[in-house]
Amino acid sequence: MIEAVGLTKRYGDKTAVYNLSFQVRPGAVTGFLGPNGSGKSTTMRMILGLDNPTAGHVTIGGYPYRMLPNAARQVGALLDAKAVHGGRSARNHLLSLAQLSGIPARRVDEVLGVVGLHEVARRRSKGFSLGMGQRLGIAAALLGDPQVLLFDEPVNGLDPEGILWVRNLMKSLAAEGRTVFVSSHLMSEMALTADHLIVIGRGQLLSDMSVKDFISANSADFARVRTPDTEPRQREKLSAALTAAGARVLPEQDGALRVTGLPLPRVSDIAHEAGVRLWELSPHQASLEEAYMRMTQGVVDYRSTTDQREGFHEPLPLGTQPPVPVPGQGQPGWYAPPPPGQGGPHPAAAPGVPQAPAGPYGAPGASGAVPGAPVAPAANPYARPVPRPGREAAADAPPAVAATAAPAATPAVPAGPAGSDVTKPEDAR
Ligand SMILES: Nc1ncnc2c1ncn2[C@@H]1O[C@H](COP(=O)(O)OP(=O)(O)OP(=O)(O)O)[C@@H](O)[C@H]1O
Repeated sequence: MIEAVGLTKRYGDKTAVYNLSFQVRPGAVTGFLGPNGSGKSTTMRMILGLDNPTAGHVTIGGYPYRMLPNAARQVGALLDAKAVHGGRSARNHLLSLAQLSGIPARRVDEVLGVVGLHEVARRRSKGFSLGMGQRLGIAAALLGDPQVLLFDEPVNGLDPEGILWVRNLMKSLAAEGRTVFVSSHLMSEMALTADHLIVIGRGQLLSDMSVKDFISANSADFARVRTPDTEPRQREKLSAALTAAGARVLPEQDGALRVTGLPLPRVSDIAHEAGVRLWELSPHQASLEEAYMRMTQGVVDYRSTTDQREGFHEPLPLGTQPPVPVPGQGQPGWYAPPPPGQGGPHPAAAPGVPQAPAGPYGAPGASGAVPGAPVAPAANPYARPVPRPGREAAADAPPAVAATAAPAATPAVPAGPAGSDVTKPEDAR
């Protein structure tokens, strides 16, 4: 078990983590969520003894990481997949970690197989793709067959098969009774992988509960109702009737209505009484993503603004309102650049190319494409008919992972390789 008590970290006048207390229990996958810059990596570094807390403490199995007997056999971590010596082959990288920790060399080949890198084991890791690097980092974390595993964004850069593999791996590690602590920004993935969530915002604890409880505590169920697209008046009529009955009605992007405050049968009755035909009436349960957005909306530090394409628009005539974007139709009034190989005028002006409806400034309404217009399928130069056996092996392998080989050795293989800068606090790099 990982236990943090009053954990605080300041970098100068920046408080990265403040008074954080939580427990990460064995036998479950615990997701660690929070917006960019909320302190997840800092917390993980403190758990692994790579950063010293300014106040508070954190222990693994009752010990601070640096006091753990046999740390490499007890804790494995992936913090930064790029923290490898690029000139070394994947196998040599893992071998050096294994030697430092007294782990037998045959375990290296085993984990290379588990993560699906055995075919490229002798290639220098500096030529690895992002996903291959992640796999190598996961192999390093598994090397000591540890009871406690920390993964910072493990699916970053992985293809869908790799993501599925990581999901199954996390679950099987937890099912074996291990403590699995994993950070991710992919909410849909976390919803499928994690049992429990710890959510932080601006370095402070926002939530510590099961995924199920988190969703129901941070979301409101609603009904989606859609009237015939061809009859906008019906939509207005229904909206008015529902509002009069006490519902809260909001427009959805696709033209449907989002109705809260009334049960589904009541929505149906009101539509019937108002003489409005329905094309859809469906219950909607909030997703983890929606619940997460709702909980963290007040603690997001980095929020994007709309790209106005300043300087690319024709000037708006005096007194004219800017056009409202229509979902799926691009930015109104925006002159999209021609596709590669087609210089000159806008492609929509080319003979034979169907015209999009004119925008308010005489420009095409969308970026040259007419919604619904068929697009000629292009030949895929990367299509490969035969699946790579290595990948398949990786996908099949996970459940066996940590149950195998228990080398009788010592020290740990935490974040990165010897000499890598990941073993230093960030402010010392
Ligand atoms: N070594 C450092 N020196 C100064 N500030 C730091 C240092 N390390 C982290 N910070 C700051 O602490 C805050 C938390 O950073 P951290 O990397 O822990 O966030 P995070 O939740 O992991 O973010 P992300 O999701 O983007 O990876 C940020 O404001 C960051 O700039």
